[in-house]
Amino acid sequence: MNRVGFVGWRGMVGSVLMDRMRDENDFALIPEARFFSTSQQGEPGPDIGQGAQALLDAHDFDALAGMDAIVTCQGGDYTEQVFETLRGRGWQGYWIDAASTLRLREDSTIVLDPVNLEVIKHALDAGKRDFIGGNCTVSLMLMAIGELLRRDLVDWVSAMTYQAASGAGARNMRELLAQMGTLQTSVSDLLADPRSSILDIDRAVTATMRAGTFPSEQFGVPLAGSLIPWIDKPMDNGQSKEEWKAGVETHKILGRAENAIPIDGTCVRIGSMRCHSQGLTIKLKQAMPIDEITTMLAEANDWVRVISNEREQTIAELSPAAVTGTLSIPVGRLRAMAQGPAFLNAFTVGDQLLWGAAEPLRRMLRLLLER
Ligand SMILES: NC(=O)C1=CN([C@@H]2O[C@H](COP(=O)(O)OP(=O)(O)OC[C@H]3O[C@@H](n4cnc5c(N)ncnc54)[C@H](OP(=O)(O)O)[C@@H]3O)[C@@H](O)[C@H]2O)C=CC1
Ligand SMILES: N[C@@H](CC(=O)OP(=O)(O)O)C(=O)O
Repeated sequence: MNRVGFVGWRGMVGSVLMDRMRDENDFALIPEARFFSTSQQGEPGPDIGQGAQALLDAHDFDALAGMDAIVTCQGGDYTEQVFETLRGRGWQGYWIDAASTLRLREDSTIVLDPVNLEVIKHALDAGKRDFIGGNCTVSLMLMAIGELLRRDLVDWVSAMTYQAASGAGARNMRELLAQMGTLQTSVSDLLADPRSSILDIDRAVTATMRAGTFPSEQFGVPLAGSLIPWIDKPMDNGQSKEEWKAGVETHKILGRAENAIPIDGTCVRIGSMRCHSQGLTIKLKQAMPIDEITTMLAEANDWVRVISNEREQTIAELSPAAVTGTLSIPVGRLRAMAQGPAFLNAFTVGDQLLWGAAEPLRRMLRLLLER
């Protein structure tokens, strides 16, 4: 493979991808890297050791068609505008995409190689060329507990999520911080006085949160000091689209028949910056010793880490604060639940911009470059 084009490289997911590619020296394997933009064509692109070149127009089909592979983190609208036309012109290159648009098409493979390398290899051998990153919540769940599903040990999973602001975009992360700052500022005098009443502070915070002036243009409602139990569009059956993705994408990633393992729950936006967390109830086909589960999960891939079910280790290591900006996938709180010995409790945390978005794409490109 000679020429690789990058679209969406300066956005939030794209910047994380670029950083990871620099860290792993991936650009050394790309003879000609080309950078595209929908708004800054002609401006200098990033220097990745080949000298900064002018940015190409991300809607220039001739330029795009000259690529052996295109990696895009530009978003679903761009994919919709470009993909079909490009393929329609006979372009045979590899398309690697962070957006959800193409995920469920028959020709697409959802990439998460620590979990589904065999599915990816099979797709490559079959001549498939569209490799799409999975939904962040789904990918992070599978990095943590996918081995139990892969070994067919599971009847069903309930996933209750705690999803970061970053999943909604960069502007939402800024708004979360603006909301936090506004709340703090509204009671700073009271906080400075150790004799002030906590209920006065709470009343003032609540009034600020409910005021029409509270910054909530992006989320539509307060997130700081609150939560939002709905992510993405509604589906006809009462699920949110984020909840629906858990089932359909998991089965596609694992190469399993749809609905083989019912997976459902409630997806909730909370005030963390870029780590999604999930509380899982896993109904096993039969009870298994926790030691056996621990070993199985810990050996499943190089990034998952089982946190022993003890308070100190759990609060220190199983949190967004501990995980953010790392590739680590801690999973803990492993124990049989009161519902019965086959009901396994688990809690996991992962960075939704790394394993949730950029890293599976980076590794797919690397796989192609080393093929
Ligand atoms: N956010 C997430 O958690 C996840 C996102 N995704 C997918 O990735 C897509 C991109 O998401 P995300 O990275 O959050 O989008 P961003 O909004 O951060 O970036 C998208 C594009 O916006 C343009 N842009 C305009 N102004 C700026 C600016 N000031 N700084 C940087 N870029 C700017 C850039 O394109 P240009 O150079 O052409 O102007 C950039 O590539 C999503 O639409 C989704 O499909 C997938 C998984 C998770
Ligand atoms: N919907 C996810 C982020 C995302 O972009 O998901 P998807 O790639 O499936 O559209 C969230 O809000 O946390």
